[in-house]
Amino acid sequence: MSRTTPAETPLGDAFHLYDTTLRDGAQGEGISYSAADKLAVARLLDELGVGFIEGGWPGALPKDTEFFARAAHELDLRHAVLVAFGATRRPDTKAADDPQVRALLDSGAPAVTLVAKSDRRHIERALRTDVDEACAMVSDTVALLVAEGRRVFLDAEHFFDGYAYDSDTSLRVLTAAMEAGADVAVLCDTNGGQLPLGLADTVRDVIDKTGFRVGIHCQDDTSCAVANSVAAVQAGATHVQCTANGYGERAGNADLFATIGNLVTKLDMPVIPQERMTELARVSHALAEIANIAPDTHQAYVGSSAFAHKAGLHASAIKVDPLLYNHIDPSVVGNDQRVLVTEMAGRASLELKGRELGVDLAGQPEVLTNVVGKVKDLEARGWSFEAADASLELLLRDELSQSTVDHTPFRLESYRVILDHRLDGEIVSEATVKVQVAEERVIATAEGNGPVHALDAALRKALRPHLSWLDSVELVDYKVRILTPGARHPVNGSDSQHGTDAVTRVLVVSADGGQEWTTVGVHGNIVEASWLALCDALAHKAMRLTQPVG
Ligand SMILES: CC(=O)SCCNC(=O)CCNC(=O)[C@H](O)C(C)(C)COP(=O)(O)OP(=O)(O)OC[C@H]1O[C@@H](n2cnc3c(N)ncnc32)[C@H](O)[C@@H]1OP(=O)(O)O
Ligand SMILES: CC(=O)C(=O)O
Repeated sequence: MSRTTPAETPLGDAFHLYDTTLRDGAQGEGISYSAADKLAVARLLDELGVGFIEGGWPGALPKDTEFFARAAHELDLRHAVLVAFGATRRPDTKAADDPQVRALLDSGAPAVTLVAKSDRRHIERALRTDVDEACAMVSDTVALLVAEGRRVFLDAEHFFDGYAYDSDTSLRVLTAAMEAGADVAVLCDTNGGQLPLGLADTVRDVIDKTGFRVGIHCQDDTSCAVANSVAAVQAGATHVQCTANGYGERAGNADLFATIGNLVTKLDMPVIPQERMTELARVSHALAEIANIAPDTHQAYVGSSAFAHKAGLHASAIKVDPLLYNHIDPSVVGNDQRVLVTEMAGRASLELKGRELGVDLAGQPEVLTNVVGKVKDLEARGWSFEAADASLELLLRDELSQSTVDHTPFRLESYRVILDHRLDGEIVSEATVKVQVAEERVIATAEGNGPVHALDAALRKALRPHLSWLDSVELVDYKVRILTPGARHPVNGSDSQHGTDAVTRVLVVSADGGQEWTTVGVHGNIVEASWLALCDALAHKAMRLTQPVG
């Protein structure tokens, strides 16, 4: 049996950072880990320095049984202790005879978390037994596991609701566990209905009355799971259960990354090794990838928008000192500050964006004023530069005249797109472009599975003999947004009130192996909007060849 205390974590056994991504996180809608996924998640959490990793419920879920069997050979945990989760024996049975209790022992996990009802209403109505038997179920099971050398934690389900209804019963359940040898009485806000101040009062009350080591497990139904967990720690809890990115049943659980961020940077509690803090953002994204859930860009501490500043007033202060508008230095948690240039930008925003792009705009007040004005005007007409840094950079460099005479490596004479709906039902698009490139007039025609595809193919055909780099540029994403009626029409300035009049915004993401860049095009016609975004994409590549990032 391996060790039961975390190794190489700064607070040792005095404070437990306990992760339940693989059990409660897996209860989140849309998440289904394979045993191999679970091993990968456990490795990442261990590298981060988490103290305990709850791997699942062996005996209840075959994948979890397989995970523990494979973990014995394939997991070499450096920091963490592996924990098996399960219920106590059923009413009126013997713990030693309960197959699910046996499965917990057979899992080989050195620690076990037992879930037990601690609300009298649940004991009587869901378990259909009385409080004496509920306590016996807890104490028998804990005693058996402890006798078999396991470290035991008790997850007291519905503790806060139960304590408010009948505190004696809830305390009797905790006492049954702790007197039988459990290590931590984990108070669970199972329905997630608590708010921080009331929850902290209860935690304090339980510690005062019992002297037990207390832990906390919070669901996020009031959107307070992290706040509740932190409040519990401030009230004396020394074991906190979380899940990666807050995955979990219903609205989820306390997010591990925000909880670590708060404990380390606000309460000065080194719950993971100091040097692992800069891994928070990376590990959060890697765990999202394994869960097959898009990362939440607005997630505190680790989201890509967590330190993204859009408002001009923010940028003007950040220019003086980034900490004036950031609650911490983003690099502490492995994140980055970003400045977004949009209609809300001021000159300071653009100056900071210039720094990101390697352009020093400090002595260029006129350029700043002009480009900010253009961005505001274009955004009022449906453009959006927030995600289209490449188009913004072209606008900026045009104003600076730092580029070649024209970024666009060709000049358009005309293009034409035909959509052919044939009798057999097949739809084929054909595009012809006429361009001037390298002093030559070129006409090219190509087919595609849609008008934009055909146009892109025809343009590439025309340019390929003249632009050696062209084939390295791929279109990796194409997003279309029909702007809601009411947006001003970009061409005639009128309000577009009808679907067919709507303004179309196209974002194109291009890549050339080493880099990705996003460009934008806006027009009443979707093909023209796409054309504008495609032209910017090639112009940006051509510009980069002469103006590498500073
Ligand atoms: C608060 C939480 O999130 S705890 C984690 C919950 N996680 C899960 O439920 C996921 C895994 N669960 C499962 O695979 C299944 O529910 C199993 C294998 C555990 C049980 O399946 P079944 O035997 O078919 O029972 P079912 O799910 O219908 O009902 C649960 C039973 O456990 C009993 N039970 C509930 N909580 C406890 C507890 N803390 N201790 C002991 N028994 C309990 C219920 O009273 C019910 O008993 P009954 O069958 O006599 O009515
Ligand atoms: C144990 C648990 O997951 C809960 O009470 O919510």
